Amino acid sequence: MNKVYLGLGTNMGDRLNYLDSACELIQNNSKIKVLKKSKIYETKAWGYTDQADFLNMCLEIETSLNEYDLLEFCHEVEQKLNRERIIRWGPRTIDIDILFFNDIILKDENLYIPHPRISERAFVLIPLMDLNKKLKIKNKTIEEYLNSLTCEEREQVKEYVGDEEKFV
Ligand SMILES: Nc1ncnc2c1ncn2[C@@H]1O[C@H](COP(=O)(O)OP(=O)(O)OP(=O)(O)O)[C@@H](O)[C@H]1O
Ligand SMILES: Nc1nc2c(c(=O)[nH]1)N=C(CO)CN2
Repeated sequence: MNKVYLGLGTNMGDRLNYLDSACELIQNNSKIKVLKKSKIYETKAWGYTDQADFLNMCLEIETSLNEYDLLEFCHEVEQKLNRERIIRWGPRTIDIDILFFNDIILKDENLYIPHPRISERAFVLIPLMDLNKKLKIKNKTIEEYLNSLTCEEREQVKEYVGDEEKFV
């Protein structure tokens, strides 16, 4: 069995419903077992900033799928949830990234593992910390990467508690 961490993000329509639907589709795959879910965070858009706030979360899963079949399955879920690829880093109903896959390092044209932008993204590092603080990229823990981000970057990620917001 492969131990995998997935990152989920959404900033269009009924965001909570898109996260729930994505989790349900992932859980319903007989080759995947969801071991843990992070909390949900409301996050300021990163990269392309002129767009609505996101909801982000991460999942720890176990799967018999290999990394390429898992990527294909993630794309199927995105398609089912009406994901369109228009602007790079632009608005989306759902985005599913493979963050870690066991401890493999893969630099393929279509698949980069660990996901190449984890260390810069508080919206990924903070939910990953809910799941496993010991995860490492190039000998540095995700906690160390998070500590090297600015306060401003970390403050752009708040625990989502419905209509109210709570600082993490
Ligand atoms: N670890 C990975 N997880 C998911 N997709 C990946 C990964 N590595 C490479 N890709 C490739 O990236 C392509 C573009 O993905 P996508 O449109 O979701 O990018 P994005 O979410 O806009 O940007 P980012 O990759 O910075 O999160 C996918 O078709 C996939 O082949
Ligand atoms: N806050 C936040 N910003 C983003 C996100 C995301 O999921 N959350 N996804 C992006 C493309 O992968 C680009 N920017």
